[in-house]
This record gives sequence, structure tokens and C-alpha cells, in this order.
Amino acid sequence: MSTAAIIPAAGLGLRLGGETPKAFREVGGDALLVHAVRGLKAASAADLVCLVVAVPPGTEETVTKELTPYVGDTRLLVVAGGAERSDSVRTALELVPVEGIDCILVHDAARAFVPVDAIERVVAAVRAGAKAVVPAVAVTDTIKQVGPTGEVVATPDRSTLVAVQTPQGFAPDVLRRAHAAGVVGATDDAMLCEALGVTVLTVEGSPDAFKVTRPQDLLLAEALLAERRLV
Ligand SMILES: Nc1ccn([C@@H]2O[C@H](COP(=O)(O)OP(=O)(O)OP(=O)(O)O)[C@@H](O)[C@H]2O)c(=O)n1
Ligand SMILES: C[C@](O)(CO)[C@H](O)COP(=O)(O)O
Repeated sequence: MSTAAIIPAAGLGLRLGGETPKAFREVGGDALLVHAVRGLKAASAADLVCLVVAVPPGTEETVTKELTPYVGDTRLLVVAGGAERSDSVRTALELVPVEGIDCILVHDAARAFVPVDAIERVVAAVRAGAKAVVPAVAVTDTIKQVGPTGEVVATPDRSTLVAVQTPQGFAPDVLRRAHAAGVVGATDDAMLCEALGVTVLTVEGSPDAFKVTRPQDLLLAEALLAERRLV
């Protein structure tokens, strides 16, 4: 059996700023989206047969041309994304073939530097029977829950908290049911599965899978890439 991947890449990158949508911002001379695609392709154990990328409306043709050299024999489909991340994923999911796929990965273009081993851990856990799998890392800040005026109402026990990353991996029927359920406000796909009562498994993520969100993250990305190119 094989894997399909969805890359939501249709966001504007408002927190990053600048004129160019975030997925097209360059690090080390290549767009974040290109780095993300290369990362998924490098995870050979995943056997990626289909890749659906959701992009800002109007950029579908350009992106198809730009990504084609990187996908090899993986089938590439590029669609216009929606208003929210979950809308972009849902639209892309409609194009994922039903036959022959045992795992669907959903991977942010903004987490462009996830290492191969983290991707392969997610796929392996889905193939071992988990219905929904997220890569996770320990939280290093103390997290506070706050009320409407910013007052602290609780300090959760940090040892019970993790920060989750992408790619998140799913049994295809579960991801389809999760997106069909019509839950609004979900910031990741695992949350949609949780709403169905599906158990979500965590596997070890990676600090390199950080999300490029704010301007300083581009500096970190450049440094990470420079270090990788040295080894
Ligand atoms: N309508 C949207 C919003 C986000 N995304 C994608 O979802 C991933 C995670 O979103 P985030 O990092 O929040 O990106 P943006 O929405 O672009 O950032 P911001 O909230 O700062 O505008 C990104 O790869 C982004 O392109 C998407 O496909 N469609
Ligand atoms: C999917 C995600 O990257 C997991 O951490 C995250 O939830 C995306 O959130 P964002 O606020 O839309 O960047």
C-alpha cells in the first residue's frame, strides 16, 4: 500500500509579513513549499504516490510548473485553497484517490524542514494500526491558561503537554469522516479526529519541524539549511 500527502500552502503568512504568500517565501534560494515537497519525497518508506497541494487561488498553474521537477513519479495535483487551513485541507482531500492508499499525510508548507525520520515514524504508526498520528515535542515554556482580561486562571502541569507538528498521518476513512463532520475552528486535522472520538497517537517529532510563522523563524530556517548543507 502507499501514501498520499496533502500540503496546505494557501495561507497568506500575515504573521510573517511581506507581500509574498508564506509558502512562496524563499530560504536558501528555494520556496518553503519546494523544501516541504522535497522533504516528503525524501521519506522513501512512505512510498508517496499522490501529492495534493492547496495554494492561493490563481497560482495553481505556476505552482504546478514549479513543483513538477521535484515530484518524480508521484502524481501531483494543485488546487485553490480556502479561507481557513481546514478548508484548504478539505478541498485537497476530495482529490485524494480512494483506492490503494493506506495513509494520508497532512503537512504544512510552513513546516518545510521536517526530517525524514519524523515523517517515517508517522507513516509507520499509521501502518501499525493507529487511526490518527501526530509528531510531538515537549513544551519548554510554562503555559498559562488566561481569562478574558488576560488574567491567569490556571497553570497546566507541563509534563502533560506537548506541542504538535506535521506531517500528521491518518487512516484515509477516518480523515474523510473527520472533515465531513463539519466541526469549525479546528487548527489541525487531529483535532477533527478527536471530535469524532478517535484516539490520536503521538510519536516523536523534531525541533527542525518548527513552523515558519514570524520573521525570526526565517533566520532560524536559513541557519538550519546552512548547517545541513555543510554535513
Ligand atoms: N487558508 C489557509 C490558511 C493556511 N494554510 C496553510 O496552513 C499551514 C499552516 O498555517 P499557518 O502557518 O498559520 O500559515 P498562514 O495562515 O499563512 O499564517 P498566518 O496565520 O500568519 O497568516 C501553512 O502551510 C499555510 O499555507 C492554508 O493552506 N490555507
Ligand atoms: C497544524 C499545526 O501546524 C500543528 O501545530 C498548527 O495547528 C497550525 O496552526 P496555525 O495557527 O494555523 O499555524
